[in-house]
Amino acid sequence: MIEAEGLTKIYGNQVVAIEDVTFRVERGQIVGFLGPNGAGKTTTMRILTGYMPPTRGRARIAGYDTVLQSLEARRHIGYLPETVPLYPEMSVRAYLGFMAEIRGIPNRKAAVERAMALTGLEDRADALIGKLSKGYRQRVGLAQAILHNPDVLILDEPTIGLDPRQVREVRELIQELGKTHTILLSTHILAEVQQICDRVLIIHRGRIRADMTLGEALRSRRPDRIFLRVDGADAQVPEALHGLPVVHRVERLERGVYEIQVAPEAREDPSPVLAEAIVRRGWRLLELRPVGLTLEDLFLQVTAQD
Ligand SMILES: Nc1ncnc2c1ncn2[C@@H]1O[C@H](COP(=O)(O)OP(=O)(O)OP(=O)(O)O)[C@@H](O)[C@H]1O
Repeated sequence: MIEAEGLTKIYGNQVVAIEDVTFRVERGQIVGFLGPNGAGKTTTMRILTGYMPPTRGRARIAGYDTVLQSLEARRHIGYLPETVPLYPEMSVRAYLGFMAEIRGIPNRKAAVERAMALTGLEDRADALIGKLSKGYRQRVGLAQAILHNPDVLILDEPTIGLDPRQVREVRELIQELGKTHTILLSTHILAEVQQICDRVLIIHRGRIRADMTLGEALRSRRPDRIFLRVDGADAQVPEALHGLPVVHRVERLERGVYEIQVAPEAREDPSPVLAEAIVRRGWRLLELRPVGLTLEDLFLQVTAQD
């Protein structure tokens, strides 16, 4: 479990990188940590991994304070930084063995074999890291993060720079690891959060602005847009719908396809009114569905506020 309580970090007496950051990641959850550049993600992750202390507040990993019980806390956390220092001239197995050695991990050989098995690296065990694809190198990064069998993982932009197939493989691997680990994952890719996370945390200008399950995030507001497909007099459709009180704006996306922006003051569900207006004119209604609130909408809304 990850607990952050009132974390504040002030660099050099003046740059307030994060302020009063409080959140929890429960055991077995995968949480997406989102924020624009410079929002404070790396600072928060560095405090959680015990790399530096907060100016105020405290963090606990599996119940251990990251400052007062840093050794215990570190034992429970695995970290995949944005760029993992890998040694291209070493084989995967030799590199992981070396990392296990410098971290003083007991039963080194077994720990290396276990980490390779969990990250699907067994068939590349003897390959030189410098000869691996980026996707496989990212697996090596994940393998070094889980060498000491931590229950918490902090992953910084784990799929950056990978091709679509590798992205899918690494995401599947993270999902698999998520079955047995608590994971905090920073990313700029909203689809990634939507695909693999249970919760989302959005940080903006050093403060947490949203902390909710994905379901809550996407259901948090009534959809204000409706997608329509109509077989009728194409040019007349926008005009006909625009006159309805529930409609604020009609955008024609292509022939017979429209997006309706619902009037903000509309209280009733606009769907029946729209359907009736179309059918009454003798047109055929082929599709009518609310355009769901996307994570991108939420992100833009939250990070637009000061
Ligand atoms: N060592 C430092 N000294 C002074 N200011 C710093 C230091 N590290 C970060 N900052 C500032 O703190 C703020 C938060 O930075 P941080 O790197 O935590 O953001 P981030 O969300 O990780 O951004 P990115 O997505 O670009 O990596 C920024 O304004 C940054 O300029």
